[in-house]
Amino acid sequence: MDSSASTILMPPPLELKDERKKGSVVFDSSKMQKQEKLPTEFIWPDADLVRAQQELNEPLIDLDGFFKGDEAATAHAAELIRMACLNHGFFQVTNHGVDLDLIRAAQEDMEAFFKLPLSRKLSVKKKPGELSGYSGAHADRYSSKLPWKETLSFVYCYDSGSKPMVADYFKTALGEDFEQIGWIYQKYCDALKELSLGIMQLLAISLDVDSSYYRKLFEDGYSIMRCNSYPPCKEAGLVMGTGPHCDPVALTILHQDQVKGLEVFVDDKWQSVKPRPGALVVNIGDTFMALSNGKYKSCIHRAVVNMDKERRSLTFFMSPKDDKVVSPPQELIVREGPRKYPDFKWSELLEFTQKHYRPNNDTLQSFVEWRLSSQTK
Ligand SMILES: C=C1C[C@]23C[C@H]1CC[C@H]2[C@]1(C)CCC[C@@](C)(C(=O)O)[C@H]1[C@@H]3C(=O)O
Ligand SMILES: O=C(O)CCC(=O)C(=O)O
Ligand SMILES: [Fe+2]
Repeated sequence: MDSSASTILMPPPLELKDERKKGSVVFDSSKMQKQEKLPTEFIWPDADLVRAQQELNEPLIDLDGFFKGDEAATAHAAELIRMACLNHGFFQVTNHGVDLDLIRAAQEDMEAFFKLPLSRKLSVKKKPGELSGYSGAHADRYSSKLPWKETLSFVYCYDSGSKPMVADYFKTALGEDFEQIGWIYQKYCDALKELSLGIMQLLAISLDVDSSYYRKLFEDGYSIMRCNSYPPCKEAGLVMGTGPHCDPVALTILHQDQVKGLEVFVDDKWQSVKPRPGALVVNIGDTFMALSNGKYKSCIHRAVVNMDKERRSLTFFMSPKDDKVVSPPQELIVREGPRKYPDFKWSELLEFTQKHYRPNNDTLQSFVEWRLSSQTK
């Protein structure tokens, strides 16, 4: 895996060396598919374009017994999670407590937004430094290797109590005609909060540490919720929906439609994650890798696009509150040896990914080195 090709330490805000300028491309999904010539900004290096040849053998974990307090079922679920996280950090869950009709509505309701005219989508364009809003191929952030996707992101705070911040975002940003859809995503985030906190308990049990340690760390955390739309592309073999990366967050809970596209880099080859109706895909990210003192792996993954079919996914990116110190439980350090990563705040890593560094497969290590070099200046 040629990581150098995808490691871009964002230059300080000097004149860009690259003749292409950020923001010179407008990703109009309704027109892009009909375009004769693929803009070069969307073409990825050959090293990133190797196709997947097999399916990932991640566990499908039934959470019914865990949620009912069954000790044997909980231990079994934790063991499956442990095996997956020692290897690639991906697993799928069923009987996850998220209503299947709600998942279906959240998946289908993306259509109402992504089919809007570009001008309407740009009316909620994500501003630099903000987490909420619309992005077309991140064309205002990057000048090459642009992802072939549109995204709508919004924030969900775990301790927002009765304040329906997601419903409020949709109504305020998109107006009355999106009020009902806003409530679907509000309820979806409410449900995924409970699931994500339950998974934090299972992760603690799987690491044989205090079962409440991680749950407590995230009880006042937040999620970046993101709707992803990957239009079909005639040159699907030259573009990337989402390029190779590890998620910088602690945990990602993803729902994908039945169009394959999510792939994980395991045993030196790309392996596709099988879409399973009603199941949710879970993967740990860089922040949890640090919280496990490097015992569990945050794994490189990507999303490829399809020549004929549009692909949509919902990604719920779980993070601790900005000022929370990311530090593994002491009992893990005592048992498993020296610290692999220094303490850091999630806000520091987030800012690194938003202002200085394009997330890839080496984000956490690059962040640690960058922070060290900034401290020694
Ligand atoms: C903290 C985050 C940054 C990204 C969204 C969340 C978790 C995943 C990150 C991302 C998807 C990794 C691939 C690159 C990225 C730029 C993207 O394709 O969207 C990343 C997100 C982002 O920086 O907006
Ligand atoms: O859309 C997908 O299947 C994966 C997207 C992803 O990995 C991400 O947004 O971090
Ligand atoms: Fe990801």
